[in-house]
Amino acid sequence: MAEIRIRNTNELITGEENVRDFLNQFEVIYEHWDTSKLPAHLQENFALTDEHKAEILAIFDTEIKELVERRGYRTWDVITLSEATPNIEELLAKFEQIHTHTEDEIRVIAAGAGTFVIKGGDDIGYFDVNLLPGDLISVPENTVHFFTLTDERKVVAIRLFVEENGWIAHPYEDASFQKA
Ligand SMILES: CSCCC(=O)C(=O)O
Ligand SMILES: [Fe+2]
Ligand code: NI
Repeated sequence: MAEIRIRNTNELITGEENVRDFLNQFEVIYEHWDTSKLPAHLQENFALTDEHKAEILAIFDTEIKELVERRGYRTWDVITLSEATPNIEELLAKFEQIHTHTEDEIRVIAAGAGTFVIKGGDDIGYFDVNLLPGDLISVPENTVHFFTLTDERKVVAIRLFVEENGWIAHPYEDASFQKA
């Protein structure tokens, strides 16, 4: 289950209901998918072929279609980041830049772990949303955020987009932000 760490106060938020209530204030949805549906060869595999990515999307077809119906997503993909990813440093450098998207997007952790750092109001500041397998969050349009890996440096994530052309980030300059 996901956990939240508020950077300014170091407050930790745990427990499904607390996490959901906290995130819902920012119109971030928090849901959970059953990753035990994935066969063993996809649960701890961070060097996925295109066939494996298609297999993951097929396994979660019902969940994806439900989000499409409910929230209007139009494209989706699977991304994996690990030491086996040839351009991991380049990709991670892009994801770790503070940015926004002009559409609502969904991220689901299929394997490994990842952290979305989201900017709340001026009072709350940035908070870390630490995600484990099955955790789903939305990143609402124009929400300031970035993504980073945990010390394990391994993730498989499903992403859903409203726009046809997938991941487009708009850099956000935040002079007051200090990397932890
Ligand atoms: C785990 S998804 C990679 C990061 C990303 O898509 C984002 O920051 O928008
Ligand atoms: Fe993003
Ligand atoms: Ni396979």
